[in-house]
Amino acid sequence: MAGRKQIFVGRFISAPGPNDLLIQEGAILVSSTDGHGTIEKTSWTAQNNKDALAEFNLLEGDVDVFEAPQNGFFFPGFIDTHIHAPQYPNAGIFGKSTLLDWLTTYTFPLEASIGDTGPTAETNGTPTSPTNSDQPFPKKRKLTPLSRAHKVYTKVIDRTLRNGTTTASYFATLSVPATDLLASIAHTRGQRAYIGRVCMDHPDTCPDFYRNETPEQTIQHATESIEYIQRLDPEGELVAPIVTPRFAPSCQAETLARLGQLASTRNLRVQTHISENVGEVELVAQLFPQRKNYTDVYDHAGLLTPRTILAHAIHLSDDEISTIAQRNSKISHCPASNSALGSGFCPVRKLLDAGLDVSLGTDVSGGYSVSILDSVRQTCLVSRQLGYVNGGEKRWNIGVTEGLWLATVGGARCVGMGGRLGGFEVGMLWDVQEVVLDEVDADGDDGEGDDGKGQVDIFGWENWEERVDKWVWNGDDRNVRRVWVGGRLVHERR
Ligand SMILES: Nc1nc2[nH]cnc2c(=O)[nH]1
Ligand SMILES: [Zn+2]
Repeated sequence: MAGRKQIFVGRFISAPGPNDLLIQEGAILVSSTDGHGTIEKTSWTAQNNKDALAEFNLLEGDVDVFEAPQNGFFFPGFIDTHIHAPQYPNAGIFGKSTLLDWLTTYTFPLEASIGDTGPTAETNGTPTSPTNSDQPFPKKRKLTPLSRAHKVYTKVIDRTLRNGTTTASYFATLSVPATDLLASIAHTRGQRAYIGRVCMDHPDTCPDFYRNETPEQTIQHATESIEYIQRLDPEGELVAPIVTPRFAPSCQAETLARLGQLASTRNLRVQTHISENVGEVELVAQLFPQRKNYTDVYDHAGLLTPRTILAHAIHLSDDEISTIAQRNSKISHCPASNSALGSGFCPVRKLLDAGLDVSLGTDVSGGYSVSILDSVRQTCLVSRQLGYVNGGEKRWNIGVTEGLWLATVGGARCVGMGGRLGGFEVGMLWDVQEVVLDEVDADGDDGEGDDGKGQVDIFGWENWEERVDKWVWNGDDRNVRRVWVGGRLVHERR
């Protein structure tokens, strides 16, 4: 609530370092005097509401008090550094495809149906997948492309929030009005969001029904959307635009260069894909023969900056990793998508050892799940497969704490919010989820005979490190009781 102070009392768990799971008990005072809901004070001695009021020198009527239950804790909100909002209806629909055929078969038709681009703007009937190609998007009443965007974007924001995602970096579609709508919905719902109007105009690689005609048109549409989003949130604290060339193969060289200039002159974030699939890497070599490698295509266009998020980064050479490290560009690791589309294993340990900032993305709908908690567990699993294929070396392993660190502190660094998101230090924004784990009672039932509480069963003898492990491996949105962004309550589980 803007202006009114809030006190949070209970257990606070965070992962400030890759091997550091910090478990604190006490109280936190959040002030919204700057309109942003930041942590003003912490007390690690307060044991209840009364102590907290006394510690912070406040009277009961002056503040709102939120208490986490004994079997719960506050945890920094998750940061999804790579998600495609318009692809959400296809989550789980990918058959046996791999990246390039998945794009043409499943993804471009769906994206073109969301917004005013492509033939569906008039006909309003693009199928979502080949299995239902004779049957338009199931619907009770005819939806216009923009009302379809409204339906999909409202749902994806609701789903991500209820899964504890307080910040998301979204790819939208080519459609400017639909992209603007995504920004407006995020702003209204109160999710921190970077919104990218997707740029693609290469006539040899993009379908006619879903591309811009010229670099001029691409830049004009990108600029219109950037300006709309900046009018919506002039400070760019909650919602901000992000320059989004889809990936090198979908853009003409001139377009990439002009998008690099646009990002530089307006000091904007950039997001794109890199080196996700072996066929894609070969395609880039064919399309850009004058460039050394995939990374060099972006570097030459001025798109590798400290504000750039590169998704996937699976098949990079050592030389490319070193260029990305020099440019201080960031990585979004999307393990669920990489496994679903058979793209490969991202060598996260190698990227971290090279000094890169790494974060997690769901990459919906290459990834089948909107949950970053799911990305944490997939990160752990994929790291073990990498250890196996590298002779059983344990150094590849990412554990639960490191996964949670990537999902919070890593995400914050990758979206340029390092030190402001991802923890419970004074000055940080209150972007937080309250997690509750159900305790099994003496009869082996859950507390109140309610089976809607998720599938993490706490027997009472586990320590808090073990409870966090159990949450990561079996938790879901049923364990997320409340979510705040910038001190504003944006989700409450009923
Ligand atoms: N995973 C994924 N990779 C891409 N490369 C280009 N576009 C996409 C996309 O939409 N998803
Ligand atoms: Zn993607």
